[in-house]
Amino acid sequence: MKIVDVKLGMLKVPLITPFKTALRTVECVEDVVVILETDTGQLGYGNAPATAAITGDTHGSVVEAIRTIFTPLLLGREVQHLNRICGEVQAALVNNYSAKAAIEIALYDLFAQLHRAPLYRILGGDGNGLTTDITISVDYIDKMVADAKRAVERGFEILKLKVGKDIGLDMERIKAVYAAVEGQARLRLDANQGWNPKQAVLAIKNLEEAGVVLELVEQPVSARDLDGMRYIAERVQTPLMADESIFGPIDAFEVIRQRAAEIINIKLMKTGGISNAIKIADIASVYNVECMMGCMLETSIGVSAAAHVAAAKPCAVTKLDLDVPSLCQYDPVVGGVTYKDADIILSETPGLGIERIEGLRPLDN
Ligand SMILES: C[C@H](N)C(=O)N[C@@H](CCC(=O)O)C(=O)O
Ligand SMILES: [Mg+2]
Repeated sequence: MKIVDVKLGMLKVPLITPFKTALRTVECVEDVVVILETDTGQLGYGNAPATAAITGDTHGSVVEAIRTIFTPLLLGREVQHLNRICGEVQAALVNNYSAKAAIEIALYDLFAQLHRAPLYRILGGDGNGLTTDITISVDYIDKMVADAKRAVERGFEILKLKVGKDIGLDMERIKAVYAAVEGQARLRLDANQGWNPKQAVLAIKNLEEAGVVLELVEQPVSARDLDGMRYIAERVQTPLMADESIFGPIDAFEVIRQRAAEIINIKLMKTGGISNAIKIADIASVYNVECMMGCMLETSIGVSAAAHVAAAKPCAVTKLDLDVPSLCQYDPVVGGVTYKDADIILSETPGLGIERIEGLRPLDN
């Protein structure tokens, strides 16, 4: 099975309610979509969102990297040489993790199709019991409480509250949502780097003393401030999770070595795709560290890929934040993962199981 064409398109999906974090506000999901075509007529799908505030990647940088660097590297290559090609993709340029992720997702999709099995089985997974949380955007207290209650009504038992805008107000937000859903849902916090270390210690201790039970606090301080992360981790009971602090395997190793967090959030758009995501999960397993499989605000192409990888690493990946399809008004990706409330059901069709994409706007090559 040889790659004979690389096609690009844009896919935009409106959200049910704006997605608001300490870093950005967005009204819709918009991805660059890559389609790898083979001489056997098979298609491999990959995607890349523009999460410039986190990865530095824009739609323009993704398209340019794929057109000028990856397309010449891929044309004529045999899909069975997956690991060699992924190694070359990672080495071909620095950074540009979302573009690399798009290419790797499409390559793994094709590789699993070549072997006529769903991706998670090719990676050694069993696909049992995938359950995601859902994100509650940072907002007015009443709106967050209403969104949290609606999420519980929809069947979600884990809520990830976005905070990090104003720590005083954040405390009120967290306490109000906790009171509204206590006994019905567990809470995770994600400050998206919005606090400083001393503030974070005071805030988390205050919540602990007030009896607000939190499953974890994600990326309370600046991505580069591993000293700050460790300062917090040493002073609070609630587990910390590193998100923006960890892109690749070396970052994961460093966070573990410095004891800067107890949990790692793996996202394909930070790792540059599936090969490094697997390495991080394996490093975490070696050190007995738990991982979450997360995602950016991206279409269900990447979310499907992340779900397949999570299913393949059940001992390392114990938590999922793969909620974007539940945040969107509809899913234009036919096939791939399906959702039943918080439960994720993987497709048994070979590869990612994507049949077609509706509303894809082709980009001229
Ligand atoms: C979408 C997911 N629940 C999430 O919150 N992901 C990121 C932010 C993604 C983005 O800004 O696109 C996170 O910080 O965990
Ligand atoms: Mg996060």
